[in-house]
Amino acid sequence: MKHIYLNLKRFDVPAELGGVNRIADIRTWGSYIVRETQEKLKAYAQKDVEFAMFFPEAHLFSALEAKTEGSPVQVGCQGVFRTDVQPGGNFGAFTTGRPAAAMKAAGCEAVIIGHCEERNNLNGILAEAGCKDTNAVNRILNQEIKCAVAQGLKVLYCIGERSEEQEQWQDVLGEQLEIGLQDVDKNMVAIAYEPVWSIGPGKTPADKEYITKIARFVKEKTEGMDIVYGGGLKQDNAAMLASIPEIDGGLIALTRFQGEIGYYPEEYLEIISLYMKEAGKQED
Ligand SMILES: O=C[C@H](O)COP(=O)(O)O
Repeated sequence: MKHIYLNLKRFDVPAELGGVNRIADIRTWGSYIVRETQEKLKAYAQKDVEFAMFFPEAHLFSALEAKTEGSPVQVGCQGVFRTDVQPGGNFGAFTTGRPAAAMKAAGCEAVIIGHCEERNNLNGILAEAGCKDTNAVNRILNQEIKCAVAQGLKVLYCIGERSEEQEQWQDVLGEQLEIGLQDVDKNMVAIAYEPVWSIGPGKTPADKEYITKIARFVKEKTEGMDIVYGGGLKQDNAAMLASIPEIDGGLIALTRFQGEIGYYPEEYLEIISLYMKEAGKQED
């Protein structure tokens, strides 16, 4: 089965404030994203592919309310706190935190954990505190994954090496996998590989050979866990990614990289169509 994830980052911010949202009023943006995609996504058999969308917290309820009967859209959130509300334990004293229990109660089915933007944030906080332990972030993410899984949320766990880590990619990815997934039920988790060095304008995208090498490494290290490309999946690379047997899907974020950059539902659907068409050919 293929997995197509959508990370909506903070694509809700209007263009006049510096964001990329030109498609809907911020108050109805979550429902717009779901309404504009769910009927077309029904064209794909649910046994062949699943679709999860990770929304900023403010948009979860409107996204969930927009789901219709039989909608293939799984609504997810963008991270959970590293500790949780517990019966007889902490009752919810987590100001600014996003406990997994709250996300479960809201109706979320999935969560993205360890995205490079989350890793950057955690690294920044640890650097302010003078922490030089490179695995501290992996340990925090492991706590978050455990909280999510304990609440029954499916996890997309992101890993990836930065440019200064490229020569040690095996050590870096190996530790991210080993520590991040320690004592975790792997049936609830898929891996997203983000080559951080190749993401962003002016960067050289990772090629098929490189992505295949990493996917094989991840499968070997994790006894065959599903891995998607998180670098991300876009029109330019959809057919190439679908032609790699070890890659089980992709993580889409921006759909347009030039002009009025941003996320546009019709372009998201086009990326999926390109990917699934090629994936279908591979199976024939
Ligand atoms: O979440 C996905 C990755 O950060 C890639 O994002 P992007 O395709 O918008 O550059």
